[in-house]
Amino acid sequence: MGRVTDTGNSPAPSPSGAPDHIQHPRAIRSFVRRAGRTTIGQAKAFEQWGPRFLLPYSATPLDLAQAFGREAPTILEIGFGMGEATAHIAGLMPEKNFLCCEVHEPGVGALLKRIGEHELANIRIVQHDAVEVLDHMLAPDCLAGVHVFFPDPWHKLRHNKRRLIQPPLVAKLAAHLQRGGYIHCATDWEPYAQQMLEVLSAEPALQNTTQGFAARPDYRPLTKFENRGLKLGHGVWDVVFRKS
Ligand SMILES: C[S@@+](CC[C@H](N)C(=O)[O-])C[C@H]1O[C@@H](n2cnc3c(N)ncnc32)[C@H](O)[C@@H]1O
Repeated sequence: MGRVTDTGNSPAPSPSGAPDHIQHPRAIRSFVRRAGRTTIGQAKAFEQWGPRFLLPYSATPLDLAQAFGREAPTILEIGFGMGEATAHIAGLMPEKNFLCCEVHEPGVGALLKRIGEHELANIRIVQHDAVEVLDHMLAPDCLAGVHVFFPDPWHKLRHNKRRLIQPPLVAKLAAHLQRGGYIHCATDWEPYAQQMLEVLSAEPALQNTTQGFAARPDYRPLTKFENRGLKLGHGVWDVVFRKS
């Protein structure tokens, strides 16, 4: 195993004798906090819509019915970026709740702005690491679906370990899904698409809804970014697995 810290300081040993940094290595994160300017429009959206649609991260279980003001099937979205697909899908499916996690502040502002513009009542945003949200805020069997669209591909081999779709996270997602619930991932990076297929196929609680890759489900819009890639001849791969 590689070094966990670079500080050169030796942490005090824990009662078991092992240094704490060995027992509790810093979790590998799937994101880096990108710099990015929040626009005036996004800042206004934070002010206007934040109090109603942002849920604070807290290491305590979230009451979904209370958070959304109703009981409805809940879809978790991990890493919504600027929220283009999120707002589109939430508009198509007013009968579902969308719990959406993103760490990038301008993205959160952009989705709040879309919520205001399209009067979307069925989205709640947690501006925090989705892995911690899963671990601490969500109960087992509480989700009807999970969307992970174009997660950071972490192209370089030495960064592959930062990818979201890996066995431990997929096991966690499966445990949070209700029976009949689904995981839908999409990527434009073929090696990651193969990894998604392999990792999801290896999770015993999940079954592929089709042979191999899925056709893009109608609800997932072609975003500007994806359209541009397709025009350049790049591929896009969807995978949809279900918990039986
Ligand atoms: C490449 S972008 C794709 C955004 C969007 N889904 C789309 O299709 O355009 C990936 C996003 O995932 C976010 N992200 C990565 N890991 C995350 C995590 N653990 N929790 C929440 N957001 C995360 C990043 O901040 C980034 O905005």
